[in-house]
Amino acid sequence: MLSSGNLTAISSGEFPSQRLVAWKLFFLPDIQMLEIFIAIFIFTAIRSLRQRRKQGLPVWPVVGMLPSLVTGLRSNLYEWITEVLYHQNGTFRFKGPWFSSLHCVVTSDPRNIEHILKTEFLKYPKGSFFRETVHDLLGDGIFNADGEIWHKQRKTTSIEFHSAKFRQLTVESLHVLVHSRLLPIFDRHFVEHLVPIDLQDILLRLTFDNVCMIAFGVDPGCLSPNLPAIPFANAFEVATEATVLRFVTPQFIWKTMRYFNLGTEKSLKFALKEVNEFAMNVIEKRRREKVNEIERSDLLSVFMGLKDENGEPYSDKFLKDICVNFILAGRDTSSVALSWFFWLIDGNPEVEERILEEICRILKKRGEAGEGSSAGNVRFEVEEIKKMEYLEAAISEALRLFPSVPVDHKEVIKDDVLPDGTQLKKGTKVIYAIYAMARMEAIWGKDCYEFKPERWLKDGRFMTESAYRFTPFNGGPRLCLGKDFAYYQMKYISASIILRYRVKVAEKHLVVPKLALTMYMKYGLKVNLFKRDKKEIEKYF
Ligand code: HEM
Repeated sequence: MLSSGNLTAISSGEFPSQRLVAWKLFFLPDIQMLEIFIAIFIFTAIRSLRQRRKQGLPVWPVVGMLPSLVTGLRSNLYEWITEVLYHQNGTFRFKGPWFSSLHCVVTSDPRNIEHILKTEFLKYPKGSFFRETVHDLLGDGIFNADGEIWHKQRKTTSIEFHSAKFRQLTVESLHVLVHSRLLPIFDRHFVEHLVPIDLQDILLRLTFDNVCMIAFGVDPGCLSPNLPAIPFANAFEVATEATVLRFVTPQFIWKTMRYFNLGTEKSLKFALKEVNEFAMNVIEKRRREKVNEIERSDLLSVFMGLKDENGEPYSDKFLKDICVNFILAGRDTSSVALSWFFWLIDGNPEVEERILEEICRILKKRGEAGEGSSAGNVRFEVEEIKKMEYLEAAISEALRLFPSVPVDHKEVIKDDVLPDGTQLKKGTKVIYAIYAMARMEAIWGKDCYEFKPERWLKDGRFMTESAYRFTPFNGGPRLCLGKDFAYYQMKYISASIILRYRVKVAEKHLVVPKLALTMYMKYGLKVNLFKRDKKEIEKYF
């Protein structure tokens, strides 16, 4: 034992042999500890890196695969997922920190996706993790509901969306939005030689006005000539971004941040106030109209006429959730899809030429009525839009490469085995990586990274694909309810633009995806518009 007396003697140099003993007693344990620590560190590092070969990513003690995820988040998360899936033959198990709820299985295998979305649909609801994560934004709306609440919303919406009245509303609203708003704004931009225009912003305005018109019977007028500031739109983007961050943050962290009103949770709270206010105004306006006996037949009015399981009319909170979900469904999906489409078209002028040629060939058939050669007056008919099959192929190809919903989520409620042999314990979260699917040679062949509308055509006719290989619209009982409308809308808007303008992405404009629920371009899409020369069109007549 060392007493304080010994220590004094050693430090004063009186007992050299004892000095050696003391040195050993004091420093050797430290050195041994250091050696042991280094040995453990090397062992863990080697073990973690070895697991990389087996599991796709190194698994570190305590934090699991989190360090790799952070690297992915810093660059392009979707590319990062693609890379890992590619090396793991389409499925990998992500191990989050032991104290978190980030563990999940990620897959891009079409067999697994069919199993989850269709064959074993009832075993794979959205689940409690998803519901809790997005509940502040989406409440009990259709995107976030399971079971009876989902089923009732789906049935009501499906009946409404398949009605003749709805179809008429979609056709009429698009005529107005494109010809009285979009094209005049483009013309003004062209005539006045303004700075490049943000096409993504314009398209978001258009689809927002459009979904409000068809779903709630209101026209917010976001796509007006002066392009007014839209507090709702900013708030909606902040809200979806902050919500998506929750998916990659350990639950107890974001919940603590929410409780103390900190960081992104604070922004989310502010943003939700704005978003909810907008939806509540729409509902209140509709209630006032009802009092004044103004009859409406849009989706919101249909829901307002229904009763809940207690026989009571739906609460304002639930109607608000329905509105917010439809805004997300209708605004953010087709607009971002079209933005990626125009970006791809700019890099592939031969595709643009073929689209233009197809539009002109269809217009030529107008015969005597032929306003065909004067692009300025052309308003497409429903049948003409249907005939644009090459355009449909090009839009599908853009959606394949840049799906508006790049990843989606399910939770298994009973132990299960996926068709590729992956074992799932009850409660496991399953992510299906739609963006990554487009980049799998096993699904789309060696040219999977190329933008090739031709892959959708057989003998010049558009061929649909299985929803489990081409999953941007989901599949099975939860297939997107707006798919037909979205195609009509995207074809109508893009054909109307391409017939009149060449859309060129502004020089040096950086195009990268943003981390949000839908795949926005992070810096928008700055473009210059060039009005087509009459000769460019006449050569096809
Ligand atoms: C390019 C355009 C679109 C794409 C890529 C798209 C994609 C999707 C996807 C991936 C889902 C499944 C979401 C999930 O369950 O997590 C979905 C569902 C849905 N979509 Fe779309 N969508 C588009 C346009 C629209 C439009 C314009 C509307 C309506 C105006 C719409 C209405 C819906 C509805 C109501 C659902 C919920 C279906 C359900 O859960 O039963 N979508 N869509």
